[in-house]
Amino acid sequence: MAQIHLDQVSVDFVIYQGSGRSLKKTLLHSSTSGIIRHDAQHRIQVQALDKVSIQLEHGDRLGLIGGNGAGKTTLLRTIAGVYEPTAGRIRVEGKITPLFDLSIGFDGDASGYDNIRMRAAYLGVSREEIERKMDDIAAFTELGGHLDLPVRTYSAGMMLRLAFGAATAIDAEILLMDEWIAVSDAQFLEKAERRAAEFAGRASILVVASHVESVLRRLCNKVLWLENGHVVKIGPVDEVLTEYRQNQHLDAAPANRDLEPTVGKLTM
Ligand SMILES: Nc1ncnc2c1ncn2[C@@H]1O[C@H](COP(=O)(O)OP(=O)(O)OP(=O)(O)O)[C@@H](O)[C@H]1O
Repeated sequence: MAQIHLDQVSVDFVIYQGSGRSLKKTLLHSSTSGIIRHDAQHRIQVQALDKVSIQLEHGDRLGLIGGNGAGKTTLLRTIAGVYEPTAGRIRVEGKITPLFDLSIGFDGDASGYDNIRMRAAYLGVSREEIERKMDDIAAFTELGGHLDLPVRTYSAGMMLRLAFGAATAIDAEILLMDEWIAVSDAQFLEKAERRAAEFAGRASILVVASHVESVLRRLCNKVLWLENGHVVKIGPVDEVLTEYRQNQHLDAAPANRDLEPTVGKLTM
């Protein structure tokens, strides 16, 4: 059974830039982002997560909310193993599919088809299984003949279609999704949103960061509110969102935001 246990997890970033003083000034003006202090060597240190404890089991669908710089992405990346906790303990059981930083690991010289195969192999999917799913992935991406071309020739939107189609074709045990961003046309966004919801529904555990209330209500059964890297509240969706709204943090989620899918942040 998939499980995620975080016990008093903190993550600090040390800033090595020479222009530390002005950077510190900039950061200090932010109301919600991580706590800034100096370490023993007088370097600037940002505490992105501050003693975060979470226990997630099969069936948990956790939404992450909090202002800009509150620590949502850092928490997702820590669960994914991208960042090591500076303090505390983390235990994750189950295969993780991160639906963010989607294009990391793509080989620019390989074709779209070959990149799908490589992504599948990385996620432990057999060659036969991915070949069976290839038509479905190709149809979803709508990239046609471009799938035979090196991905370095793709636009950002094309890369997103490829990455998203490949990632969601393979069932996830633990699915991690970051902010919903619009980098493609409306028709694709609608399709991607449906696919993301189906994909999330099949996962054992979902953790999704979003500023959009309708997304959190549709996908989650509990919400964790972070500010300055620490947990303000965790609990049922309605309860936490109502309190969060009273603090006027949440997007009003107008009708047209309902179509914004989690499609990851492209980092090519
Ligand atoms: N690689 C890094 N180096 C230094 N500081 C970082 C790094 N990544 C994040 N931080 C800092 O950690 C804090 C939390 O950032 P994080 O990206 O996790 O916030 P977030 O809640 O995802 O924000 P947003 O909603 O704006 O995406 C911020 O103060 C940010 O400046």
